[in-house]
Amino acid sequence: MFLLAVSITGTILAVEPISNKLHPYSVKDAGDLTLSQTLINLNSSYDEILSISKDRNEFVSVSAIIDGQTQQFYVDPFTGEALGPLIEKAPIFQFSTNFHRSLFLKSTGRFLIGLVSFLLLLIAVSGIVLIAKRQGGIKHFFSPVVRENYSQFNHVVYSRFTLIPILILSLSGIYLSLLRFNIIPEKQLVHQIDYDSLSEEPRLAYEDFELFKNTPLSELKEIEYPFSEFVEDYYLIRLKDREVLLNQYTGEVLAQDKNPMVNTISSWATVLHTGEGSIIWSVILGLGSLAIPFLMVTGFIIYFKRPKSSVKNKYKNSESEYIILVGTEGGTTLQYAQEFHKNLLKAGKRSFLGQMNHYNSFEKMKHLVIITATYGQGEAPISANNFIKLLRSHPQKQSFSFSVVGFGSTSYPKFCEFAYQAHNALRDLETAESTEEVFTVNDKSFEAFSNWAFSWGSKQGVNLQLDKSAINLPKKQSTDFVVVDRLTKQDTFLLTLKNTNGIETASGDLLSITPKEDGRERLYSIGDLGGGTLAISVKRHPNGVCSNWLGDLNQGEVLSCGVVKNPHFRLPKKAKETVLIATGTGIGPFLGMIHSNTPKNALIKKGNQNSKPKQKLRLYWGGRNPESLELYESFIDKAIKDKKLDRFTPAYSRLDSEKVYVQHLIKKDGQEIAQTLKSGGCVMICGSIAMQREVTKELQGICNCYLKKDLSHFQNRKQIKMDCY
Ligand SMILES: Cc1cc2nc3c(=O)[nH]c(=O)nc-3n(C[C@H](O)[C@H](O)[C@H](O)COP(=O)(O)O)c2cc1C
Repeated sequence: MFLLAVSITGTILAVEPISNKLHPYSVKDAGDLTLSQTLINLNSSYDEILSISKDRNEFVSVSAIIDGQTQQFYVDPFTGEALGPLIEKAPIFQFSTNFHRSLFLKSTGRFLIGLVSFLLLLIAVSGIVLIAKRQGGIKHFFSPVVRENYSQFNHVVYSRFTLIPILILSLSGIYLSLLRFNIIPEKQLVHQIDYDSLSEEPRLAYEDFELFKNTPLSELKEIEYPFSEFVEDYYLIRLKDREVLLNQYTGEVLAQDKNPMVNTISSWATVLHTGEGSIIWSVILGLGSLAIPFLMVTGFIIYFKRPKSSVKNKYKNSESEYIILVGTEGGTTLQYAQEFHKNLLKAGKRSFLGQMNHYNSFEKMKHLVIITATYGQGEAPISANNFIKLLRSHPQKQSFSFSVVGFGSTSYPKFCEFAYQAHNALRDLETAESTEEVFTVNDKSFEAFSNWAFSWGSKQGVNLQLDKSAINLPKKQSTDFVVVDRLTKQDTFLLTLKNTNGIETASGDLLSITPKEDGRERLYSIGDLGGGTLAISVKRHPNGVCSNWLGDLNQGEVLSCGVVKNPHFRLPKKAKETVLIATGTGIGPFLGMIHSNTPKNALIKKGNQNSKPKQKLRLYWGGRNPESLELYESFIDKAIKDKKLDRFTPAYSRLDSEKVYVQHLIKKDGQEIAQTLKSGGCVMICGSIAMQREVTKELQGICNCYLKKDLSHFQNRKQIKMDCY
């Protein structure tokens, strides 16, 4: 509440220095005038000047007695012309200043404000650390943020730019609070003058005083004129770095002292905190203050939407046969693990669920199941960052088998990397025996995980049917689609659907289909063919519930499904060229992307100004043999004829004795692909995860060899996009 109040008043107060600075009292090049010239100009315009001041806006003002009255006003130091009265604080700024400093609670309020500044400092520092961690290191602090949802995305994006000003605001705020409570005491300069040796001789005109002659106006803060004509009264000159006292008749330096360090720091703290004198800094501070309420709201949303993470165990870890350890940061992986654990218990197994960081000696453990997400650039999530060390320091007495499930997203360069690390570390243990390869789950796919749980359970002799409703997954837009066409070749078919409710789709989005028969969701990549028509490419599996159901649909039948937005896998709008790499049905979204790659001239003819301009598209596609291509052949031929696709290169794995895979083609065309990346073009990959791994290996080699950069450099710039399964 206090932070909110302080940030709102802070935003209002950021306007004050801007509005002050916009007054027309600044005089060009005035800083270059010497003090002598300034005094001559002003003394000739006013009879009795008491002082001359220059503020942080570089406005010069004079305090003078005019017609028997003391008046203060801004002047032009070249001509002495009065420019206007001193700026008065507007009531809104006065109110905000008082509230901002003490909440109208006097000392208690001042203390609370100091405390809030300190808490804000902790929030800012921990925020910077968390972002650096989330982005995979301080080096990647400003790399693009992957969009998970509105609050998470915007919280990270806005805080990256505003945390530095917030940090400065909080530090300077703490400093100013300490000053107000005199914990840091500001020092007053006390000058010693030898009054006995004061003399009026040799007299010198003030404009010939060395200090006045050699000091530019830019260095001045204030000159106080001598109070009377007695020689004991002197000029007091406050400069940016020191104070000087001058004999008013001879110009002799009576005393001088440097400003104490603490006063200089205080002056800097005030400027940094208020923005006084700088429009740019005031705008930055204003945006920093304005960001605080926004970050508070999005922070709370993230916090409250966070899946619950408490774990209740029926059996102790020392008496459990099955140990399930979870590596999670956002909590979703834990929900999947909880559902898995619940089903094992239901099946009568002694199962224990805990965090990977709680790895220990488990006396009765026969089987260890690791279910872990990956964060940063392929690093461990918070609840698993000590796991690998713990593995070595807590050897198990008995031998055990283990399985590792990785949760991750193929939109990250190092897909499920930490799961592989955990798997390898376990494999190195003498007592541990791997029962299967790492199983990966892309984008929290319930379907993938429940399939794994089912087959894992079968091997253990238990029937595990996970319940999707137990997991809190983001809602999907649902709509009806009519089957327009179904083209089948061998075991693969292309299903064309027409959207009935005008729901928006884009090539690369996912169609979520849940057959009634088993209630499990499947996701298919959409190729958007325009006009509400889309295509999905599906392979029939001999016993596949969904693929066979879809493969038997007839023209005109209605299919109810959801659309999952997948914005990270869209054809880039600005790239001049893109390389598309797919295997098998992974070609689905590319069919839509190629379709939308309308040549520029055709657009102008149609008068359609909004469509994307043409870009150079090259497609690499891997299949078993030329027959596998038949399904897409006419589409590809037409796309090449219409100049929507520049080149098509197939790789057949079962044609000759020599097996050719897409990664071989990528390696062969390495130089050309490097050129595409160098010129800002993009590479998109869709298909199996095994293919993704091989292709990214080749791309890594290409980036190292031709571009002398790491693949992650291009991934961070969204020049490599992947959607594999
Ligand atoms: C900042 C951030 C970094 C991520 N880095 C990776 C990564 O390098 N590799 C990967 O496969 N998934 C990565 N992911 C995806 C997560 O592993 C995935 O969303 C997982 O399901 C999150 O599980 P949790 O909610 O249990 O933490 C990242 C997610 C975020 C938010």
